[in-house]
Amino acid sequence: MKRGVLIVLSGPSGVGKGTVRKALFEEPDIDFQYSISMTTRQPRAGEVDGEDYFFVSREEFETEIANGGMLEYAEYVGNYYGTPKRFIDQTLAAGRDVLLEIEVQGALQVKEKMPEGAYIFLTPPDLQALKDRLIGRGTEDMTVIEKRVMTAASEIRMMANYDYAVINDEVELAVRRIKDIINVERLRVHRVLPEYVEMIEELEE
Ligand SMILES: Nc1ncnc2c1ncn2[C@@H]1O[C@H](COP(=O)(O)OP(=O)(O)OP(=O)(O)O)[C@@H](O)[C@H]1O
Ligand SMILES: Nc1nc2c(ncn2[C@@H]2O[C@H](COP(=O)(O)O)[C@@H](O)[C@H]2O)c(=O)[nH]1
Repeated sequence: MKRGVLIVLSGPSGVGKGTVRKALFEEPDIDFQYSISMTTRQPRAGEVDGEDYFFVSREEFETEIANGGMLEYAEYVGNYYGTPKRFIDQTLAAGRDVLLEIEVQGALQVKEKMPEGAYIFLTPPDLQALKDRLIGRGTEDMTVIEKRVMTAASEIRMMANYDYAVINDEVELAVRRIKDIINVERLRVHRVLPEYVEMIEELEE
């Protein structure tokens, strides 16, 4: 069976990854899965365990790491974040596409292991927009916002490791660009060819 496409949406904190991802999944024709991450961060108001994240203790997270349960993980501004491996393996093996929304260190770990994925870096119109968006979101205090913006500078340098750069000037436009990328990725010869090879092998038997 044809494997699903792994889509990694990444970029600095505050660029709008979560906003764009949620808007993407509200589109009527979306036929891929979202990978729910695990984190040791405290839930924000309105966040639901098992929907926004799997919220766990540091001890539980470290046990998952030790058991080889994480595809990738990173410590980001004082908390662990990671992608449970089993869901990704099962979804791709079932031929379904899956989207990860993760920070840069984790995205680069996944790229090492699964270079065949589609790696999308979401960029801000400018750096001031990042800070303004984080302040506007109102979920972190200024100390954390400053740390996230400082981290963003080194993250943006890592853009060269990605396949696509999508500017998030307007959410609707960013969504359209990402849908275009996913549609193109599905047509890549290396994804389509194995199906034909299988058909040829069956014909030749
Ligand atoms: N295109 C945009 N124009 C203006 N504001 C935006 C845009 N996209 C997102 N925002 C706003 O920016 C803030 C940060 O967005 P969001 O939480 O989606 O970022 P993020 O990249 O997921 O951040 P983090 O990595 O910290 O989780 C939110 O308040 C959101 O409403
Ligand atoms: N490496 C990973 N990064 C992740 C994962 N899930 C989310 N994230 C990223 O962490 C930061 C902070 O998130 P926040 O919810 O506290 O604002 C942000 O860039 C997320 O995209 C993951 O599984 N692995």
